[in-house]
Amino acid sequence: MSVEEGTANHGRLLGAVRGPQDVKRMTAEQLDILAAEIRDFLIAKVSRTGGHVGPNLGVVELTLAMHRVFDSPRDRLLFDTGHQAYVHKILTGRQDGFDKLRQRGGLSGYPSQAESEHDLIENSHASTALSYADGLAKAYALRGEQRSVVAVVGDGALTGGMCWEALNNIATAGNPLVIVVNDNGRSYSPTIGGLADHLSSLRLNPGYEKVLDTVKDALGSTPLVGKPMYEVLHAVKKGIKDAVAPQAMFEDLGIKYVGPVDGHDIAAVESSLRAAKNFGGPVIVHAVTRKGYGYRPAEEDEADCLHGPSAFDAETGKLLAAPSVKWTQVFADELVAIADERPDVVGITAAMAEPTGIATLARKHPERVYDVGIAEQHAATSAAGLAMGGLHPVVAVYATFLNRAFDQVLLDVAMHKLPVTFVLDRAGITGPDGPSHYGIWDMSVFGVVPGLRIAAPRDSASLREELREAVAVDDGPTIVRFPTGTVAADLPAVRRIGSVDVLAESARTDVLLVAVGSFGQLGMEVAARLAEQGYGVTVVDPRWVRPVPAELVELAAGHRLVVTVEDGVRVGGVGDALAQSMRDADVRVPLRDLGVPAGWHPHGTRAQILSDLGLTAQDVARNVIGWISGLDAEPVEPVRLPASEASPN
Ligand SMILES: Cc1ncc(C[n+]2csc(CCOP(=O)(O)OP(=O)(O)O)c2C)c(N)n1
Ligand SMILES: CC(=O)[C@@H](O)[C@H](O)COP(=O)(O)O
Ligand SMILES: [Mg+2]
Repeated sequence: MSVEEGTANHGRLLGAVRGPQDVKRMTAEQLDILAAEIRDFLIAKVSRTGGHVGPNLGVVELTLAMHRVFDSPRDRLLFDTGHQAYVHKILTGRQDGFDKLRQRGGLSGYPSQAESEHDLIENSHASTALSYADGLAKAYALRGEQRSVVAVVGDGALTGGMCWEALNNIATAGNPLVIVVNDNGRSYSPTIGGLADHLSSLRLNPGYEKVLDTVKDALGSTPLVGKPMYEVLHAVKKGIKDAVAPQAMFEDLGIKYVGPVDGHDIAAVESSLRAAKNFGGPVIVHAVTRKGYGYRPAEEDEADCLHGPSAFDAETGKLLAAPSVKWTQVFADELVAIADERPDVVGITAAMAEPTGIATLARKHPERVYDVGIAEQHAATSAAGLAMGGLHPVVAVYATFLNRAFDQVLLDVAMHKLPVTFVLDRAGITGPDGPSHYGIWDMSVFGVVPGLRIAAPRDSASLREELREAVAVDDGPTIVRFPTGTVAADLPAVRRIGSVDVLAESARTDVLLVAVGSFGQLGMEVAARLAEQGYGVTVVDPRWVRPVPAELVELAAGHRLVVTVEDGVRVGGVGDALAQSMRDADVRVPLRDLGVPAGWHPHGTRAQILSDLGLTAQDVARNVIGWISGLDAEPVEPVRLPASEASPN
C-alpha cells in the first residue's frame, strides 16, 4: 500500500505499515511521526471498543524498537499477560481489525496464533512469559536454531513468583535470551513490594543517570562490536552502577542488566536491544516507560492510568457507559460493613484493589488490607498464615486467577481447616477477555476440596447474606463467587428449605430446576415458559452449591425430572455433584445438567457467549420441554432383573 493510500486509512505513515519490515526502513524522524500516529490510532479505536489503552500507549516506542531490532516471527516476541500487544498487532498487519477489538469474531485483546504467525503466548494470566521464554531458548539451543527470544514483562507481572522461578533457570541455562522489563511503576495501581522498590531505585537514582550519561558520552562513538566490547562497556557501567545504584540483584542471579533506558526513546531502546541481542547470553533490558504515555486523560488517571476501560470519550477519557450497580460494589460495601463489626476481618488483593473492590475497604481500614502483588499463590498461603494468627482474611481475586493457587487452597488452607474466605469476582463467562479469563472452573476445581464451601449468590441481597455466612465460618475455607457486570435485581424466595431457597413452585412437580447463582432469573423465565405448556416447575437456588445441599436430593426425589443450570463447566460442576449425591441416595430421578462445556470459548459479550452455549431461558426451556415430554411418551418398562434374580415361576 502506498503512503498515499495509507493516509486514507490511518495516518500518512501508519497506513503504509503492513508488516515489521516497513518500520525497519524508517528514519528517526519518520519513527517519531509513526509513534504519534499509532497513539492517535489507539485512542481513536480503543475509545470506541474499550480495551487496554493505558498499557499500550506505554509501549509504542518499545514495540517499534523491538520490531526494528528483531525479525519476528523468526525471532520470537513474547508478551507477558498479553494485554500490551496492541502495538505489536498494529505493526504485524492487523490495523483493520481494531474496529472489532475484543468483539465476537473480531480481534482478540491478547496475542492469538489464529490471527498471526507473529503471536505465540495466548494466555492472559500474568508472570508466565519468562517461563515460556526459558523453554523456547532451551529448545532453540538444543536444536541449534539461531533465533532470538524476547520476552516483555511488566513490573507488575514481575511480582509474580513464576518470574523468579524462570529467572533462576534462565540464569543457570545461560542461553541467549532478551528480557525487556517494561517498568512503568504500576500494575493497576503503583506496583508494590521489594522488587518494585528495587526497580524504582534503579530508574530514579539521579547519581547513576548523571554518571552513566558521562560514560555513555565518552564511549558513545565506540560502536558495539559484540561481546568483547560489550563486556568492556558493561564492566564500566557495572562498576558505576555498583557505586551509585545497588542493582546487583539481577546480575548476582547471573543475568546481565542493561539500563535503565528511556522506554520512549526509540534510538536508546534500539541500542540497548542490539547490545542485548549480540551479547550471547541472558540479558535484562530495563525500560522505563509511562503507562498511558502521550494521552493526558490516561497519564492523569490516578486509579489505573486507563488500564482497561470500557468505551470512553476520546477527548476526556471519561467512560461512556452509564454507571450501574455492579456486583463488585455490593461486595465492597458489605465487606466494609462486616469489617466495621469484625476487627478480625482483613482484606487481601493481588494487585487489583480497585477492580475487586478491596480498595473500598482499604480507604476505611488501610491497616487491614494487604496488596501482595500479582501473586495469587502467595495471597492464599499468606491468608492461611493470617488465619493461623487469629484473623479472618477475605481474599478477593478474579475467579480465573485463583486457578493457579489450587494447591495452596487445598493444602495450605483447607487441610488446616483455616477460616479464609475467597471472593471470586468475574466468575463464569466474562466476555471480552476471552478463554483464559473465563471464570468457569472454580465450582468444579475447588468443589473437590474437602471442607471448602462454595456460595453462588443470585442477587445483591443474597451476596450480602452469603458473604456474612462465609466470614462466619471458622472451621474451614469458603468461596463466594459472582459474575462480572451489573448485579441482577433482587429475586426473593418464596421459602427456604435448609439452606436452599425456593424461588417458585407449582402444584405439579414435573421439574426441579436448580438455578445456580445469577441464573436464578433465568430459572424463573424457564418456569414461566413451561407453565404455558402445562408443566409445573420448582425453581430453587441452592445458595451454597458445594458440597451439594442434602435438601436438593430430597427435593429431587419428589419430581419427575431434575435440571441443573450453572455458569461454570459441566464436568465436575454442581449438576455432576448432585447426580452423584442422588446416586448415593438411590434417588433414581433423571437429571440433565446444563452448563459450560469444558473448552476454550471465544471472546465476545457475556450475553453472546452464553447464548452460543445455549444458556438462555429460551434454549433451556426448549430443552426441558423436550426432556419432560420424552418422559411422558416413555412406556413404563418393567424393571428387568438380572436372570439370576428372576423369580422361579
Ligand atoms: C495471574 C494474573 N493475576 C491478575 C491479572 C490481572 N492483571 C492484568 S494486567 C495486570 C497488571 C499488570 O501490570 P504490569 O505487568 O506492570 O503491566 P502494565 O499493565 O503495567 O503494562 C493485572 C494485575 C492477570 N492478568 N493475571
Ligand atoms: C489483562 C487483565 O487481566 C485485566 O486487565 C482484565 O482485562 C480486566 O478485566 P475486567 O475488565 O473485567 O476488569
Ligand atoms: Mg506495569
